[in-house]
Parts: sequence; structure tokens; C-alpha cells
Amino acid sequence: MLRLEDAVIRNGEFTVRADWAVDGGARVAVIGPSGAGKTTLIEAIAGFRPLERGRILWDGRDITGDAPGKRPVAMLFQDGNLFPHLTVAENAGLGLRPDLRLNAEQKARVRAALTRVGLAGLEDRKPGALSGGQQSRAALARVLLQDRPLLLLDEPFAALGPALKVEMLDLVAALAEETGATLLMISHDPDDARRIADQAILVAVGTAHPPQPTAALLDNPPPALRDYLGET
Ligand SMILES: Nc1ncnc2c1ncn2[C@@H]1O[C@H](COP(=O)(O)OP(=O)(O)OP(=O)(O)O)[C@@H](O)[C@H]1O
Repeated sequence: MLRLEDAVIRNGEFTVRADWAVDGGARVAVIGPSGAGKTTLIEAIAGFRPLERGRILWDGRDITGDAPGKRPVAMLFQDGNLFPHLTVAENAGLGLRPDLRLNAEQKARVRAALTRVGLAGLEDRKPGALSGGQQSRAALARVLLQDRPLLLLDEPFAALGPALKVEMLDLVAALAEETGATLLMISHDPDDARRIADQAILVAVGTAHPPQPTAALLDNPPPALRDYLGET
């Protein structure tokens, strides 16, 4: 379980508050107007931004002061953070060992992860020789190999076309199901939230609200969300 306890997170003059918990294994969308603090929230959970007040707990353990690498967290960004000079296998392998000194068993795990995300046969390509969707898959393989119980996604597939995006969302949902990972995903597209997340955290007017059923929130949005969704 992820718990934010009476947390206040600052980003310049801006602050966002959070006081709630997300159950282990849940899939949660983070939605809300532009500039409301969604990225700020995710950065604090990942450890890139200190709390001004409060605590972050994972399964009861206080991780508030832990460095990003020590947290139970893997993060997937929109650009995938792939290194252009490394092969697909090497980019994925970074999820196991940053120095890439992989033994035979670890190399086999990299191959298995690449196969799982549909990149078998492309292990030796560089990212520049992959399509956008294939690049997303390579980044996902790295996240899979990191094997962390909490997966944070900041609009990971926004640059993909609609069909490809749906394919990637379904793959992420399937992987989360298989590994039991807890998923928090920022999205600007309500359809993404409905597709992948049965719960949603609304971030608006300085507050990240407790998770609530996605369909109920989107079917009957509060004013801050209604304006944003263009349903005035
Ligand atoms: N470097 C900064 N210095 C000061 N204020 C900042 C800085 N970066 C962001 N902010 C402010 O913090 C607030 C939250 O930004 P954040 O990126 O978390 O919002 P967001 O909900 O993720 O937005 P978007 O949906 O547009 O990505 C914004 O209102 C912004 O003005």
C-alpha cells in the first residue's frame, strides 16, 4: 500500500497537498487540469522532490527520506529515456544493472522481457532504428526488469497514435496484472483513464484528492474537472 500522510509538496510558489492511500496492486489514473500539480505529485513519490510536510509510506515503511534509487519505484516517461548509442538489449538491461555487466542468467532475463513486450529479434537495434511504439516497448522492458512494486507513468504514450496508444495501455495493464505492481498513471485523456484504471486521483486547486472510482468521477465530474474536460 502506498500512503501519503498529510503531505505538502512544493514546486516554486505552488504547493499540492495529499492525504490518502492507494491499495497494493491498484491501477490508478492521475487526472486534472494543466498545471494542477500532477507531475509534482508523481515526482515527490519517486523521490525527485522533497516533501515540505508529511510522510510517504510504502507497506508501512517510511520512505520519505529515501533517495529515488532506494524507493520501490520504477518510472516511465514519455520519451522513454532511451540512450541512442545503446542497443535495445542494453537499454533494457540497464533496468537490471546500470553498469551492464550482466551474467548469462541476467542476459536471459533481458531476452525474456524483450520477448514479453514484443521486441524479440530487435535486441541489437539502436533506438533510432525503432518505431515510436517499439521505443515505448523497449522502455517498458527496462521498467519490467527493474522489478519494482510501484510503477509511475507520466503520460507515457501521449506521442503515439490512438491505436498504438491503446495497444500500449493494454500491455501495461497486463504487465501490472502479471507482476502485481501498483500503477499510478498521469493522463490527459479520460478514455485512457477509463481503459486502464478503475480508480482515479483528481489533482485540482492545490489538492490531490483521494482515489475514487474512475467511471463515477468522469461521469459526474466536479466543476474543476468539468471545465478541464470541456463539458461546461
Ligand atoms: N520550475 C518551476 N518553478 C516554479 N513553479 C513551477 C515550476 N515548474 C512547475 N511549476 C508550477 O507548479 C505547478 C504544477 O506543475 P505540474 O507540472 O506538477 O503540473 P501538471 O498538473 O503536471 O501540469 P501538466 O498537465 O500541464 O503537465 C504549475 O502551476 C507550475 O506553474
